[in-house]
Amino acid sequence: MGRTPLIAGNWKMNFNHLEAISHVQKLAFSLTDKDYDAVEVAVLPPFTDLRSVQTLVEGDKLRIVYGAQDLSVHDSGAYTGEVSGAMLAKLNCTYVLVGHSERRQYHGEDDQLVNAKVLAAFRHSLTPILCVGEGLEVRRAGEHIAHTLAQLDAALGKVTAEQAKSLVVAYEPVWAIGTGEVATPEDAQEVCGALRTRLAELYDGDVAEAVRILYGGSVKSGNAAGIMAQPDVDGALVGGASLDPAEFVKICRFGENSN
Ligand SMILES: O=C(CO)COP(=O)(O)O
Repeated sequence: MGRTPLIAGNWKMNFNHLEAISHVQKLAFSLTDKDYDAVEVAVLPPFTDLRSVQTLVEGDKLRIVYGAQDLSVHDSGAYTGEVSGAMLAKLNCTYVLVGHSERRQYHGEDDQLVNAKVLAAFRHSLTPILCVGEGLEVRRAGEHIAHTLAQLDAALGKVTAEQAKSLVVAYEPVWAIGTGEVATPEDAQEVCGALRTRLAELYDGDVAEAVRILYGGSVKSGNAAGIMAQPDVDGALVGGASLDPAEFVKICRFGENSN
C-alpha cells in the first residue's frame, strides 16, 4: 500500500488573510513531527489568504502544505475575476480543489469544465483534488456508484497515466456536506473502492494503487477514525471542522483513536 493519508482542510469562504495567519500558527503550535510523519496536513484557504499562508509556511519552515479551492481553465488573458494555475504554482501551492460540489452547484461547473480544470492543474504541476459525489436524489435512486464513476471518467479525459498517479480524488456525497449527516464507513468504502477499481480500468493497477481517495462530508474528530480505517479511504476533506484548530488537529490524529 504505502499511501500517505492526506487530511485537507477546505476553509471555503472563511478567514481573511490575518485570520488565516493566526489559524495556521495555531495548527503549527499543536502539530508535531510525529503528526506530519503519519499524515500529510493541507489547508485550502481562499485566494486572498494564499500569499500570507505561503510566507508563514516558508518563513517558519512548517510542514503544512496548502492549496487553492479553484483555478481557471485558462493560463492567462482577459478572464476577469479568474485566477490561473500559473499564479497558484508561483505561490508554491501543492494542491487545488477541482469540481467541488459547491462549484458545480452554484457556478454551473459541468463535467467538461471540471476536466479542463484538471488538465489546467496538471499543466502547472499542481495536484488536483478532484471532487466527485452524488446528491440525495441520486443516492435514494441507488445510482450513486454509476453517477460518481461517470464524474470520474469525464474529469479524467486526456489525463495521462503518469499524471493520474499523482491525482487525489475526494468522494463527497452532497447530502453529507455541511448537514451533519455522515456517510457510514461502509458507504464511504463502497464508493471509494468502486473509484479505485475504475482507476485500474481506466489506467492500470499501479495508478489505482497510487491515487489517494479521500472522503468528505461532515468529518469530525469523533467519526474520522472509523471512516479512515476503510481500506480504500486515504484521508479526509474537511469543511466546517477544519475551521476549529483543535478539532482539525484531532482529526489529523485519527490514527491514535482507532483501536
Ligand atoms: O465540502 C466539504 C469539504 O470540501 C465538507 O464540508 P463539511 O465537512 O462542512 O461537511
